[in-house]
Formats: sequence, C-alpha cells, structure tokens
Amino acid sequence: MKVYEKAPAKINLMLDVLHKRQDGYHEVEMVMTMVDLADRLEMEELPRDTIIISSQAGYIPLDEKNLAFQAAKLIKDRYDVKQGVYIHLDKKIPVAAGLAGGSSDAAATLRGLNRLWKLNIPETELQELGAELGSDVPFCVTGGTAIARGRGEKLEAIANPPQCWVVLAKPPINVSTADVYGRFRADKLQSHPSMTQMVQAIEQQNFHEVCGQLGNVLEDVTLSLYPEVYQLKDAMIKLGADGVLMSGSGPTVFGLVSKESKVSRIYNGLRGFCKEVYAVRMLT
Ligand SMILES: C[C@@](CO)(OP(=O)(O)O)[C@H](O)COP(=O)(O)OP(=O)(O)OC[C@H]1O[C@@H](n2ccc(N)nc2=O)[C@H](O)[C@@H]1O
Ligand SMILES: Nc1ncnc2c1ncn2[C@@H]1O[C@H](COP(=O)(O)OP(=O)(O)O)[C@@H](O)[C@H]1O
Repeated sequence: MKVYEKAPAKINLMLDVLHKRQDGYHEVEMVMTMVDLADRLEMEELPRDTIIISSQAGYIPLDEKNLAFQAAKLIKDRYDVKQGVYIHLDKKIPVAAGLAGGSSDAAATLRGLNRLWKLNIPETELQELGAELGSDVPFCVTGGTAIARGRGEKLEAIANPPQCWVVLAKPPINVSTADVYGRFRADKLQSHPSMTQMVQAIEQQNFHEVCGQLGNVLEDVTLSLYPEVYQLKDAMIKLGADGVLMSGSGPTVFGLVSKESKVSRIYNGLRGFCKEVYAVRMLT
C-alpha cells in the first residue's frame, strides 16, 4: 500500500523574540502561514523493518539526518511498528531557506505514516511528536495560519490572511538557524512587531494593513551577515511588491502582491538577482 502527502512551505508574517530561555531556545511569538510551494512525499510500506529515503534532490541527506527519516523512526519506535517504509521526497522547496522544507517533510511523514499504518494518532499527539523533531514541525503538522508561541510549538489557529500572490526569492547562500538565533541580541532591538495588530489585520482581511504589519526581528541579524539579502529586499520593494519581509532566519525574502498584473514584472526583475525565484499563491 502507498500513501501520498503534500508538504507545503511556511512563511513567517511576523516573528518576535521575547527572550532567551534557560534551555538555550528563544521564546518567540510568530504568525505563520503556508504558501503553495510544496514537496511531495510518496510512502510505501515495506515488509522488512527498515526506513529507506530517496529523492531527486542531490543536496539533502538521505540517511538518519533526513527529517523524514527521523519522523518515520520516531513513529515506528513510539508505536512499536514492525513494518518498514520507503519514502520518496520530491523536493521543490529550497533547502535551508527559512521556509521549513525539512520540517514540513517531517510533518507530512507523521501524517502519512499515521494513515499508512492505521495508527489513529490524534492531531495534537502528532504535533507533540513533531516538537521532538524541531520547533517548526508542530505547525507544519496542521498548517493553515496560526500564532506560534513557546519555541514555536504552542499553536493557536487563526483565520487565513486575505488571498494574494507571494513572490519568494532565495539568494544562493546557506543560513544556519542556530547561528542566527545565537547572534540575536534582544537589547539591540529598536522596536518589536505587533502580534495584536497583525492578527487584527488578518481577521479584518485588510491586505494593506497585513503588509504594513509585516515584521521579523531576526531580519537585522541575517541582513547584517549577508548584504545580498538586504539588496534582494530592496529590489523587491522597488519592483513594487506591496509588503516585503525575510522569512524565518532567512535567507528567503518574500513579497506579498495583490495585483496579478504586477507579479511577472517583480518575478522577472528578481531573476536578475538570483536563480531561485517563485511566484505562488497563499495557501488559504
Ligand atoms: C526561525 C524559524 C521561524 O519559523 O524558522 P526557520 O528559519 O528555521 O525556517 C524557527 O524558529 C526555527 O525552527 P526550526 O528550524 O524547527 O528550529 P529547531 O530545529 O528547533 O532549532 C534549531 C536551532 O535554532 C535555535 N532556536 C530554534 C527555535 C527557537 N525558538 N529558539 C532557538 O534558539 C536553537 O539554537 C536550535 O538549536
Ligand atoms: N527532508 C529534508 N529536506 C530539506 N532539508 C533537510 C531534510 N532533512 C534534513 N534536512 C537538513 O535540514 C537543514 C535545514 O533544512 P530546511 O528545513 O530546508 O531549513 P529551513 O528550516 O531554514 O527552511 C539542512 O541543513 C538540510 O540538510
């Protein structure tokens, strides 16, 4: 038997860091949503007690370092599953981009294996398993749009933002999330983005206000390390995107665009800066 799962990319519409915790993680407040740029996973049951990962992407690990492998191992161990699984990852989401590609693959693996092995694990329990794999995995289990607190695992579902185009551009650099959080200094912050106002703008379906409330306190860290991310952001603003922000710890920059007529100009303009540019819809 085979099951298929879609693993969409996330973007952070708002990301605030409150403080560094005793356990080394940072207490965050984020508004997260998903975009229509997705990996596709095929999972096939194997009679042998083994986990095999394959992918057309040459640049991700296929062993126990792969987050889909870790998700399969976790569910097998926790629920004492004796069968094995073959997982094929059709990667479309750029890697180490701030788009939670690996986290979304892990979440899709948890959902898929829950179905394949008829385990009937409730969604909240899948989220708890996800939290053992990474801070963004619980959100990716459920998707939609949510406020995320704690280290990212405490979720509160909210309305989806107004539908629009999302242009994503990833410069050819790899950013380490741990490094960006490690360099973040709360005392250097000039201001915090407002969670309340972002949530209100979304609830009122006020596109202009959603664009106005975009904010990410990790942006300054990544922009100072990689000036090309700053240039990309500047280019996207000049090309006419309605709101522009770096996603997560970066380096992907996204632009929200309401008018379809503007999308191809922005897309083509950005292709002059980097190869990895995508124009997709918000997943609502
Ligand atoms: C910044 C965000 C925003 O959505 O996304 P990405 O840029 O990675 O996509 C997330 O907070 C990333 O979540 P995720 O990528 O799952 O992080 P994890 O694997 O749990 O943690 C990687 C490392 O980041 C740091 N970390 C992560 C989350 C957090 N709230 N505080 C932290 O300090 C820790 O040093 C940790 O060792
Ligand atoms: N299934 C996977 N897809 C992508 N990256 C993966 C996967 N499994 C493990 N990784 C590793 O996880 C790291 C972060 O990848 P990713 O989840 O794409 O980053 P981000 O959270 O910044 O978007 C990379 O170093 C990559 O090698």
